[in-house]
Amino acid sequence: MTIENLSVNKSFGGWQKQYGHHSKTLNCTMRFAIYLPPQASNGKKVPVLYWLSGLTCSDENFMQKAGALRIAAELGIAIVAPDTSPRGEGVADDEGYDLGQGAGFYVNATQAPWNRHYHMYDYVVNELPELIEATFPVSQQRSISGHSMGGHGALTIAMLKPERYSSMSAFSPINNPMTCPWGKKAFTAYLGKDKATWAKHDASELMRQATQFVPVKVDQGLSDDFLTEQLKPEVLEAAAKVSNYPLELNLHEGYDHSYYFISSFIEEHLRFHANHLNK
Ligand SMILES: N[C@@H](CCC(=O)N[C@@H](CS)C(=O)NCC(=O)O)C(=O)O
Repeated sequence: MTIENLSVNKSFGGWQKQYGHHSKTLNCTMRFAIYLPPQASNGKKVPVLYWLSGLTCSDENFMQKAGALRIAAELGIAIVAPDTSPRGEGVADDEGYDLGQGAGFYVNATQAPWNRHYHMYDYVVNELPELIEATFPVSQQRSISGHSMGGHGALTIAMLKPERYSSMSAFSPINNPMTCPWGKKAFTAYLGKDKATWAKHDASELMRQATQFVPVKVDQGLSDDFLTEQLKPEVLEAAAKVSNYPLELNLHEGYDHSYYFISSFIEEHLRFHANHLNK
């Protein structure tokens, strides 16, 4: 397992780094970012929050714009931000910003041409944590969070693998991809036409049927341009009522879909995850 260090920046007493590595799962070279808090320099293993970004993002958006590192340094949490899809010249792509590179949707594609590289579910659940835990001073305590497409990824991954995550959270997640334009386009391309397969990657479907609960917090801005057509938090809320899932859903007047919203509430999410990671 060789990985290449691409950048290093000291921040709040810890280290923000980018690495490149060959991913067996995705069959291409991938980049990820990791923030190691000061506590990780003292020979202590720190817990990890995985952050999954939204459409058009790379490993950089969250680290540069969310304002998370000061709080991660205080709480002693590492943050890992993978890219949002496989990348490279030989990797299938689409002209739209919502399919192909930058839009992996955290599923394992079964349909050509996407099935050669687009296995972001396996990458995030298996290969990346194995690499992180073998390389850095981190424990096997994991939480997961994300934004928009990455919010969908965080909620679905934690509900599919509840034993692997202490807590999950999301900003402006795509709550019901089976019924919204972004989700229908991506799921048709990556997973084919079978709606039963789609349902296995739909946060609302998973929440409705859940019997095992992961602590969860979701925040949504009410001036988000994507709210009604793409995000549908009311569907997740209704699903939680069916299974009695203890969903904390916070709706915020005036906030939009951007990192200005995320940076306003990221501290609450990090403290929420820290409480569950340190149990
Ligand atoms: N309409 C936008 C959709 C993309 C978008 O809003 N992306 C969000 C995630 S869904 C984001 O985080 N963008 C990058 C950023 O703000 O740094 C576009 O055409 O690019």
